Amino acid sequence: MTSQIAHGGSTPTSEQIRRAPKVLLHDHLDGGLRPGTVVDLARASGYSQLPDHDPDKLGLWFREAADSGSLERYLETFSHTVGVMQTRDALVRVARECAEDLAEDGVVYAEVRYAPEQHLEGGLTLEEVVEAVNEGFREGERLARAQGRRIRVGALLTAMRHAARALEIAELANRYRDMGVVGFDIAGAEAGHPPTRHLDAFEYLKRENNHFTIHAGEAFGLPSIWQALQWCGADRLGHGVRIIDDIEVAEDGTVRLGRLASYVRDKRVPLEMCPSSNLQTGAASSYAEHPIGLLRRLHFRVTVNTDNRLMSHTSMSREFEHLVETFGCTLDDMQWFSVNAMKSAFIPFDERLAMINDVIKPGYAELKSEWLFQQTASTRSSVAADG
Ligand SMILES: O=c1[nH]cnc2c1ncn2[C@@H]1O[C@H](CO)[C@@H](O)[C@H]1O
Ligand SMILES: [Zn+2]
Repeated sequence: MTSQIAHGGSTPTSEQIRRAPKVLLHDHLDGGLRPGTVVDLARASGYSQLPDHDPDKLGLWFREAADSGSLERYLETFSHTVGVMQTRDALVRVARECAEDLAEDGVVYAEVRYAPEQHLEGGLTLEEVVEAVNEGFREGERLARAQGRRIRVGALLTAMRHAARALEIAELANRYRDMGVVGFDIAGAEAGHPPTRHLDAFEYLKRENNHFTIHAGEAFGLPSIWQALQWCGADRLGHGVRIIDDIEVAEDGTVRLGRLASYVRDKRVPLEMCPSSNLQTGAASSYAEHPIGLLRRLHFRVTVNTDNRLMSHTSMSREFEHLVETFGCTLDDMQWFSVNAMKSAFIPFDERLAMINDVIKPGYAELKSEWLFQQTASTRSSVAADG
């Protein structure tokens, strides 16, 4: 009877999920455009390759085309978003709207990534790309604040794993450190493009005491995770979902972790899990079977992420709604995921701690306390009715 009254251990409502302070570590700028913005930007820039010019139909097209069962085909859809993100104005707008949309969804801290090398076709330099995106994020933060929402957005600079610019992009990330950029990433098709090809970039970042994450264990198995951690020294794993291949669950429920899975759990390596995206690329076959349920139970450092809000038709709130429906996730669980993510962010420790203590915990405490007053109100009205 009290299941709809959300205290820490019971089911949050959709509205509470949206209001809960959420932390997002893995979101691609070029995977989160509003469909209407893609249409506007295509028109303004003369981009003629769009499969549809109606925003609703285009949104559906992205979702269906990405729902392909393969990472390679999923990634093909990015040619259209990247195609319309080639000018300063386009980048500022996309970044501004990204910050606004995340704030509207209750995200209080986000690290949003993109590959500067993919935005040079209109003549911008790498530096101009980074500055345009930073400007958009700052504008979006300001607009959100004017509407009573607080969000902080940091950028991660991605290098494409099939290309050969990783060191250059790592240097760029280092140059813009403390100026809007909080770390580095590599992305793109995984099979045939091992992260060890970019060792020079990772070694450079380590020497600079900088932070990086690597897309690993999404479309490719354990060797990719092992290389990302033990050869490249990644601070976090983008996806990392195939770590499940190193975990054995016996019929009687006994769990055995292999050496790599033990290492990941023991070292508290953050896993940037993106369940909806994994269903589309074939990395998992259903939400219920997604390893996030087991990994959470085994206390891996799991975080919940969107990956590509446009292609996967998702948001942080939608991901949590799935987790609530599928695994019975509670407000306490949401807080656990959010604190995990905040602990794993690339901003300085004191700032992470302040976000946890001054924003995240009070936000959940407020949501969890609501049921007390609802109960008082309903008890009062039932007393009045009885009396
Ligand atoms: O799930 C993913 N796995 C690997 N690469 C991805 C994924 N999502 C997006 N990108 C790639 O990252 C680039 C920069 O943002 C995108 O253009 C896309 O090619
Ligand atoms: Zn990704």
